[in-house]
Amino acid sequence: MSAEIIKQNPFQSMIDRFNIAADILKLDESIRQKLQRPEKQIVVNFSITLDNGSEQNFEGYRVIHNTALGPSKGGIRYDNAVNLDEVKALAAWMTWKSAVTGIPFGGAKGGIICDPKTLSKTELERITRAYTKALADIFGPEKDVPAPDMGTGPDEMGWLMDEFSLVHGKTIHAVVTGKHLHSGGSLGRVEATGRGVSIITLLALEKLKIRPARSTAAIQGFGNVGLHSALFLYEKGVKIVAVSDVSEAFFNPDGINIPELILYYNLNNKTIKGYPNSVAIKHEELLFLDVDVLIPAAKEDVITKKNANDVRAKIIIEAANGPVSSDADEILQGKNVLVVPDILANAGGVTVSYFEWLQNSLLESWRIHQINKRLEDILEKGFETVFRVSAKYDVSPRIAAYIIALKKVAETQSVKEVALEAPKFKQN
Ligand SMILES: NC(=O)C1=CN([C@@H]2O[C@H](COP(=O)(O)OP(=O)(O)OC[C@H]3O[C@@H](n4cnc5c(N)ncnc54)[C@H](O)[C@@H]3O)[C@@H](O)[C@H]2O)C=CC1
Ligand SMILES: O=C(O)CCC(=O)C(=O)O
Repeated sequence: MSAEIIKQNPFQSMIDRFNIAADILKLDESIRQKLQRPEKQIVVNFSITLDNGSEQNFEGYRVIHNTALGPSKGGIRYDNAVNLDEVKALAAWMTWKSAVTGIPFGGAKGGIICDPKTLSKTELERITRAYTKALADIFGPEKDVPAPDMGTGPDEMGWLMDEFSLVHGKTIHAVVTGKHLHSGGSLGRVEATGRGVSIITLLALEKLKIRPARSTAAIQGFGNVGLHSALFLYEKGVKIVAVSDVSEAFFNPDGINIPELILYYNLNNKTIKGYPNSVAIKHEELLFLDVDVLIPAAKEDVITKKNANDVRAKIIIEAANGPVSSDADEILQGKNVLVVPDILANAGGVTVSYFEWLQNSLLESWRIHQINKRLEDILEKGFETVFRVSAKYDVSPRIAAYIIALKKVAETQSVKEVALEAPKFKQN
């Protein structure tokens, strides 16, 4: 059974929320225009030799949305559906995400149109190295720092670091995060996004006075983010009754044994297809289950105005970027669903990426309990701030998160612009 996702334009979803927050903040038109548009959009074309000896051309993107708060930061996606509008939206969300959590980075995102599942490891390495070479003037520890996203992981980040270092003639670890430990990666980065999602989920459950051990959850997507979210929530006693990946969705009202499922997934070429102890359901059914928490952890626009009315969960934790489109916001609000927005819910990844970048820059190596404690502190503070602002302005947590982020970025951007416009020396 395949899972078809009807795509809206994710960039439009970003703009819709941006405008609501900008109206509340009474943001000046020129700063609005500046913050809506990316600072830079780069399209690269390159070819590599495939394992069968033929040449194939690939198109890749890097969009730098904003650098007011620091070097731009954001993952690289390998997927056949990657397109410039999607990368623009993802880059902007990175700006808002870092601003909400107080991470001193701007926002960027990259992508290559390809299907990583049909490419060999050596082909993926050649693609990553060619893309890095094409963007060697853009990336840099103080300029633009990539990381993993859908379809990429520590292998790709290691190749990127190595290629960038070759181009520049010295080892530069801090150019990218999400690397393997032996390439200068950080403890805790692989599982950081899922750990963050679990921290935020527990805070949301507490807000609704639901005990974790009495709660149920359904998780869409069983990749890096979905798998780790499932594992950490399972460990806290949450009953995970449904999971899906691109190949299959299934349901078990008694709760799925997540460690056993992970074992199955690892032995079955990283898919959950065919897992025995459950009942297969249609992909979309997972979104409409009567659970306490729904965690979309796959892609954008899975909940739109077409299906939002069918959602029965009390809480949606946006583990993916942009899983709820803007046209579904009002419907979910009307149904009293608590939606914790992506720019807070999945910020665990960029937070530990920031720790990795710091460790690389300071030539330090932090312990895991230090990393997890700092991550928890940052996310708890982010959560409290978002809910405080939500109450203050009587807006949804999403709009509150945008208000916090826009205010911070707009103020910094304005200060920088005033400095640029200031008369320099009077010429005699
Ligand atoms: N990797 C990271 O650190 C971060 C990722 N994210 C976001 O989380 C989401 C997932 O990313 P990753 O887990 O890294 O990607 P991944 O490539 O590791 O996993 C994606 C998962 O989604 C599944 N999937 C794809 N289409 C599906 C569909 N139609 N129905 C059900 N499952 C489907 C895939 O089979 C796979 O299990 C993306 O939106 C990404 O931007 C956000 C923050 C950080
Ligand atoms: O770890 C990072 O720097 C960014 C991760 C990412 O792409 C995201 O949060 O969407």
